[in-house]
Amino acid sequence: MKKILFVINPISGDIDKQELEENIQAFCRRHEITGQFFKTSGEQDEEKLRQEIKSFQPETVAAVGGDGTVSLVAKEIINTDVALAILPQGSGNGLSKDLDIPQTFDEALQVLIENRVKAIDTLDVNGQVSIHICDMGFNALVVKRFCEGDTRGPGAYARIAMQEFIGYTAKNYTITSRGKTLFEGEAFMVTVTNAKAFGSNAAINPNGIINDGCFEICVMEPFPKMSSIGILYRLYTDSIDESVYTQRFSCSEATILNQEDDQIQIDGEPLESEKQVHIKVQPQTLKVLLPPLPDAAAE
Ligand SMILES: Nc1ncnc2c1ncn2[C@@H]1O[C@H](COP(=O)(O)OP(=O)(O)OP(=O)(O)O)[C@@H](O)[C@H]1O
Repeated sequence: MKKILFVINPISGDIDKQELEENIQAFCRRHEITGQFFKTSGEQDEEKLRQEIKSFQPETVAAVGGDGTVSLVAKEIINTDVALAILPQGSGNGLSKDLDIPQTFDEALQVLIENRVKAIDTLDVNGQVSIHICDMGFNALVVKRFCEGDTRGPGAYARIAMQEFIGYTAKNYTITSRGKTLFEGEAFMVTVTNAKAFGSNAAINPNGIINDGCFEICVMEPFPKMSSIGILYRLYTDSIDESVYTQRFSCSEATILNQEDDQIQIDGEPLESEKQVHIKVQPQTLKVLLPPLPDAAAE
């Protein structure tokens, strides 16, 4: 029998998971899956999950939560044959959207029995794993405030973003890659990703390919407040590259120098500020379970 470990974050997305657990148990019985639950506590989950995977030896670990839960799981199974599955239950669910994983619970469960596996690139950011988006500047500050607060969900995130936007001042960055300076100056935010969009669907890197051995650095330069509507429009219509305020660099390795008081976040988790951030792509290091290709049904 196939063994799947379900890693459930009880608080993600402000969603009660009790009923989901019952649905998962019924699904496992129907499909002859040996399912086991691991509930996150927010304290030392990495170590506890490592032990759980070691003793249970699952073929798949399913993250039932948001991007933070997906990231927690990914860190433990990167560079192994264990596959990651995502049952999106967070505020944003960024990686799952990028991978076209269904956002409804029942449809996402079906992916567990489709057996379509793809190896995706991950990023090493100062020794930490990033599987979706790492950024510095404005969004990282919003993520920090969001994590400090006690309200979750997309509404809370949007409210904090509006509050912080009013008084936000751009920071200085120097970006180099392979001995060449790519950018030097002020930026509103600097995003490092090989995915396409944030969990909010704002497409910061609309042409990103998740397994091409490269990542993109998207620099959003300071812009007049009155241009913010236009930038938002571009972010939600896959046309951010047409904005005069953005620049994009494709790299396999890069270093970003920033200000000491700047914020940095990786996959929705704020980190201690670091003045020098070194990023390196780790090609095809994470196996993920995906839904069938759209034309597979027609074959
Ligand atoms: N039982 C728990 N109690 C409190 N916090 C928890 C618990 N389990 C996990 N956490 C915290 O939840 C955060 C991760 O949440 P996650 O990213 O999965 O959901 P989200 O923030 O609602 O969604 P998204 O990342 O998609 O916006 C981590 O900071 C982790 O420490």
